[in-house]
Amino acid sequence: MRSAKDFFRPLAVGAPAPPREVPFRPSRMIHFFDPGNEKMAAKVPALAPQVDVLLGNLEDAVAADRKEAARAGLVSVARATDFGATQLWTRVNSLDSPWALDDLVTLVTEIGDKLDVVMVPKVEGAHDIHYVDRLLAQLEARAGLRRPILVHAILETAAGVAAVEEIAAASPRMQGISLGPADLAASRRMKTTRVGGGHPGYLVREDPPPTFGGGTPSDAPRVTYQQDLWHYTIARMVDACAAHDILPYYGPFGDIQDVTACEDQFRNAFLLGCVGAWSLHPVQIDIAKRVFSPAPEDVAWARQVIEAMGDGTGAVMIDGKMQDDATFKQCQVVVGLADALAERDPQLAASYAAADKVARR
Ligand SMILES: CC(=O)SCCNC(=O)CCNC(=O)[C@H](O)C(C)(C)COP(=O)(O)OP(=O)(O)OC[C@H]1O[C@@H](n2cnc3c(N)ncnc32)[C@H](O)[C@@H]1OP(=O)(O)O
Ligand SMILES: CC(=O)C(=O)O
Ligand SMILES: [Mg+2]
Repeated sequence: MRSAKDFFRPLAVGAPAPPREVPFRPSRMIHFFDPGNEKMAAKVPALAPQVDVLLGNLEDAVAADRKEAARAGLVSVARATDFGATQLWTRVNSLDSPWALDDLVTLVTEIGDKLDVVMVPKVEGAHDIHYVDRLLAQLEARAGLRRPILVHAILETAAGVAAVEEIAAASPRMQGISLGPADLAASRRMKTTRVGGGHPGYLVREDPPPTFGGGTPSDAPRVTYQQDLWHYTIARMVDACAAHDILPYYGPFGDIQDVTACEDQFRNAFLLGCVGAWSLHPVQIDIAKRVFSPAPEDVAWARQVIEAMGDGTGAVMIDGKMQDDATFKQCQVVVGLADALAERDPQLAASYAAADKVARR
């Protein structure tokens, strides 16, 4: 085991020093595209200013006979596009596949200076991150890169969920973790065939009406409430990420046409602590933007609490609600996120300013 002192030393001679902090860059949506699909790749320059992250996907959803074309397509798109402040990520093939090694070698060598984050699928434990960590350091050194490429893990195996804390802590390169509900469902032998979201069979039912004195049970209909299949895993992932100062994300929502359920799933994840989700289709971009940007009235309220709390200690009442050191910290989370997003998104900045003005009247 490496000593704690070695944690921030480069893993190869000549590689850039690992980051000491994960930079918080807005990443409300990680927009997936298939770089081997010419029609989709042609949309990248126009999409770049509309999204926080563009991700060239090489893994699942790219057919086996299109893997090389996707890899080559990503190299040309990355070279030809000015991404501005938008991040460029890739999802490489899984580490046990015939393509992962060439994905990493080619991408770091050819476009390592443009790549911000490598997403690693089907991570089962810290050992997978250690392998990628060392290989990236070797490739960065050889390519003469000055900035370390960060690593993002997908939580999509039962073993990965069991080891989520050690995965989050595995390397200073760890940027974040996304939930992968489709592979995770298969790995756990869950019986849903959906990509994320709820399931009508996963529910609780209200009690039957009481039969005082042992009368015949009523067959009146009883209300049912659909439950969230992903609550436990998202909450575990958020805790692991927060404990290690990296960022948690909801992953994909596969029912592209059901924009309402997509928004609900994204919002549940946002409220539980996630900073973003994947967009698989252009229609999901604005949903993620809306959901993962704190609402203007919530930001205005949070600013009011922070102002009223002064140095952040003690207790005050605002509109009948008690505020103290803990609510001060909750409000700092909301305002900190809003300020970071407003820097990137002038329209959002204007709506925050307008709501603040109204709240101060
Ligand atoms: C479980 C997991 O691993 S999830 C991650 C892996 N999956 C993915 O990455 C899927 C990415 N998305 C896609 O491949 C596609 O959106 C699909 C297959 C789901 C649907 O594609 P289509 O049937 O073409 O959708 P649709 O007809 O609505 O597309 C409308 C337009 O948007 C374009 N488009 C669709 N998805 C995207 C995208 N992700 N990025 C950019 N453009 C897109 C289409 O090319 C089409 O363009 P056009 O109007 O110029 O013809
Ligand atoms: C996100 C992903 O890869 C999955 O759900 O399997
Ligand atoms: Mg998967």
